[in-house]
Amino acid sequence: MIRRIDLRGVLASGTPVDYRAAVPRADFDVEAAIPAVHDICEAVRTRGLEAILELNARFDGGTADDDIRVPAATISAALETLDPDIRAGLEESIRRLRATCARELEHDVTTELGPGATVTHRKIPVDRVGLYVPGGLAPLVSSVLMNVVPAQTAGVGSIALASPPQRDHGGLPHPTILAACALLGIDEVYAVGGAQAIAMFAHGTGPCRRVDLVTGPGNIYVVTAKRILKGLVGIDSEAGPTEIVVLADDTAVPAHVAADLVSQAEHDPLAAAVLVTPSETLAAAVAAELEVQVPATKHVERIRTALAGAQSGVVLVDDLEQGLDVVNAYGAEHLEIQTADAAAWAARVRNAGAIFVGPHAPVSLGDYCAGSNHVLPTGGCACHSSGLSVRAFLKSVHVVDYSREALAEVADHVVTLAEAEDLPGHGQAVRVRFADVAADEQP
Ligand SMILES: NC(=O)c1ccc[n+]([C@@H]2O[C@H](COP(=O)([O-])OP(=O)(O)OC[C@H]3O[C@@H](n4cnc5c(N)ncnc54)[C@H](O)[C@@H]3O)[C@@H](O)[C@H]2O)c1
Ligand SMILES: N[C@H](CO)Cc1c[nH]c[nH+]1
Repeated sequence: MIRRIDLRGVLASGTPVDYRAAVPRADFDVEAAIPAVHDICEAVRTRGLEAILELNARFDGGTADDDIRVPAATISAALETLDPDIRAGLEESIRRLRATCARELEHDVTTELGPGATVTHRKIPVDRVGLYVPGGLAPLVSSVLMNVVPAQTAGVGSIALASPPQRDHGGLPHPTILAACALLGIDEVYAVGGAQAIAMFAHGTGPCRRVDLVTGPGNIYVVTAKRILKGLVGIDSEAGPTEIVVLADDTAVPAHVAADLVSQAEHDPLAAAVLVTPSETLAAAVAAELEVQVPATKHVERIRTALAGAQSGVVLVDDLEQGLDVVNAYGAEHLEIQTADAAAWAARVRNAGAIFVGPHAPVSLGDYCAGSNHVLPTGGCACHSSGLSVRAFLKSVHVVDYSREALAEVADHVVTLAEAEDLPGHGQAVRVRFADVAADEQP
């Protein structure tokens, strides 16, 4: 069901090893999806609402109703009929997210560089955001919270949200998603999914005004649209098909490791589930556990496809040091450390979307209720991008405030550096401010 990649002994040869290539990603990657998604984005740009309605009908449960904005009354009605246990779970998740977000909110920083010379790093919330909530294979109500809570904490003034229309729900997003919107006071919701939702946000289409920033997870089409439209609109990260990597040794419980791999393979046939271990015993036990656990799952075909894909595998390494090099090269969305002294190994991880430390921190805790965010970079983007947080919804701007005396203090350096760059006009813009000063006293 899951292939083995044996990296033991490769270091002994002395040839440098490309660990990122040794553990490949899914066959259907963002590059391959670009032509199809480009056509979708162009259709939305040129034909607007008409194209969205066609795409909604082709890919999702969209109806001919051209009102893609969900009525406010429908959103509040969804909360009234929400199962109380689900509501309690959402409320606890919101409480934990708000607690971390409040602490992570960054404030303005002013540095005094001399008398009368200050630079302030000012944080300004993005004016308007478009949040994407997946709803193709599963209605990810938790992604409503993961998007909305940090945006609200940052102070974003205008929040729109989109999720695919569901055939079973009259062409509306899933009712639990609408209920979560109501719980958080979000009343601008669009029944639009996939790449067309991202294009709608970026261009401003039909009833939806263009946004400044799009955030949220999604499948390969959503991620590809974010890559294509980045620049026209801001994006958080490429948060695509889910990945889990478990770095484990003999102290790990095979049934737990297997369950965690299954939990993320369940998302998408393109999901990646990888175990990295120096233990032949654990590798065999986890493979055996998968044979037992997978047939008993609800989404057995999806899980089998994900586990059998080129993106999944059990990677055998010489020791945990080599394992650490492998996981740092891979830069997984989720990294679990199930080893002795897990916190010490976790402290040495440089590239991961989120790190789950020890036996009691499965990824699914973070998916729902840890207080961390589950919108995380995939495809190796964790090497340069971060998971969603309050910071993603804030822009920062340097505010430069110098008095005449403070400018005089540094003027000679500005003039010298401007001349070194053969840009004397830059220097003159400083000199001119001191034209009234006697020539021998000029800065
Ligand atoms: N990285 C993260 O932070 C994170 C978090 C949660 C979920 N995810 C991922 O989000 C994804 C959710 O995927 P999903 O499919 O369930 O929901 P989704 O809402 O992301 O995608 C559904 C949309 O895909 C589009 N689509 C489907 N087939 C298409 C095709 N052939 N051509 C063009 N467009 C097509 C449709 O427009 C549909 O609305 C999963 O891959 C999951 O792993 C990632
Ligand atoms: N595991 C997903 C992040 O890739 C988030 C999620 C939502 N619901 C369940 N899981």
